[in-house]
Amino acid sequence: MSSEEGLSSTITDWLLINSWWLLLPFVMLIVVAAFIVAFVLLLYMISPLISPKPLKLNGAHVVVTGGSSGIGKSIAIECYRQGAFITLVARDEAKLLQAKKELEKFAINDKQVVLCISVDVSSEYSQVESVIKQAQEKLGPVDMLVNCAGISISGKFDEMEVDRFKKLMEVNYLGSVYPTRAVITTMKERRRGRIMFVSSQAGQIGLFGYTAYSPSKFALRGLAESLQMEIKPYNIYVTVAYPPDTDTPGLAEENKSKPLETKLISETSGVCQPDQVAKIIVRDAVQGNFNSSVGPDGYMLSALTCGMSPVTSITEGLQQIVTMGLFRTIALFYLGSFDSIVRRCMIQREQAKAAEDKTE
Ligand SMILES: NC(=O)C1=CN([C@@H]2O[C@H](COP(=O)(O)OP(=O)(O)OC[C@H]3O[C@@H](n4cnc5c(N)ncnc54)[C@H](OP(=O)(O)O)[C@@H]3O)[C@@H](O)[C@H]2O)C=CC1
Ligand SMILES: CCCCCCCCCCCCCCCC(=O)[C@@H](N)CO
Repeated sequence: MSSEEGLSSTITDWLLINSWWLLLPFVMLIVVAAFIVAFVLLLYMISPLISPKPLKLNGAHVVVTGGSSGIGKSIAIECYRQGAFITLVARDEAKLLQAKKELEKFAINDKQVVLCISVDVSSEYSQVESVIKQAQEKLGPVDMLVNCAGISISGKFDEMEVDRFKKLMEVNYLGSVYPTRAVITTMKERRRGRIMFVSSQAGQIGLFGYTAYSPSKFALRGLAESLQMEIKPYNIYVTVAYPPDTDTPGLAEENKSKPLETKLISETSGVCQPDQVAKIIVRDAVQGNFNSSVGPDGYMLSALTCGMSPVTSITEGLQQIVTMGLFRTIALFYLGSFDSIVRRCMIQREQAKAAEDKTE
């Protein structure tokens, strides 16, 4: 070993033994910085998970479009039972009055009022605006708006009348935009409110027969997500509900012309009762949950399709993180079974047609 080498190794040894003291402030700085960054990141992650304060329905003014029948009527009844003042909005006046009578049986005090207003929510914005004005003059500012007016038409893409695509977007999508637009300014001023959109499981998954219906329900999700980001600082919360097939006059009407494939695929999720669906939807809207789903299939679909939608509770966020991969695996089996339903129906139809041609 030369004397030079000996010197340099002595310096290294000395550094190794003694100079970590010099590094200590830097190490501490890095540790503190890491803690601060982790804390800020945690705050960012937690902040969208903080649940809003529940809305008190007792004495609140709830406007329900499509409130004269089916799910809308059940939602109105559920709110009325909890002490709300209700405005029912739909086109047919006789049906509205009938629904009002049904609601009034559930009054919990003698101050409660049910107001009926007839309007087509999809035709003219100015009409919808004046209806909401009328309702606010009589029952005060709207605390909760339930956009439930909607129609369903199913059929194969190439067999559907072309104007049906426009009709469904008008009623299901614009028919939710207009009432929302009409209530939002007052809600922002009051820094209080709930907006609900009634989409459908067919607004989370596109299915055979729903080429016109599904897009009108998917559209509501895009509207809801964008709107929620705008109005959250005003303490207004948006809920999107995704019910499965529900036993209503609307479903009975739809079933008259529903393709067999659509029926078989929809049966996967079963048929719910409107009261049961309404209870869940109202609970979620009151709590300010962005997502509202019904049944185990509904739960899986919502976790699976959560995308970049807002989260309103820590448990919901954690469940999504943990279940996503598992549910996707299950979903692949569902998709396989839907494909096989479609193939089977096609073969059966072709066989029936061939038999028919033979007999002719
Ligand atoms: N039933 C089901 O299986 C499911 C339904 N949904 C959705 O739930 C909502 C309600 O469905 P459901 O209860 O079955 O339907 P119903 O047909 O039983 O009721 C629909 C309601 O909407 C009103 N309405 C329809 N069109 C208009 C319009 N242009 N302007 C104002 N009001 C209108 C109807 O009154 P009027 O005709 O007098 O105007 C009625 O009050 C719909 O949006 C539907 O897509 C979602 C998932 C499943
Ligand atoms: C892990 C993944 C689970 C996947 C489950 C998939 C289940 C699909 C069933 C879709 C049913 C669609 C009902 C539409 C109801 C409707 O809107 C009309 N009836 C309106 O009248």
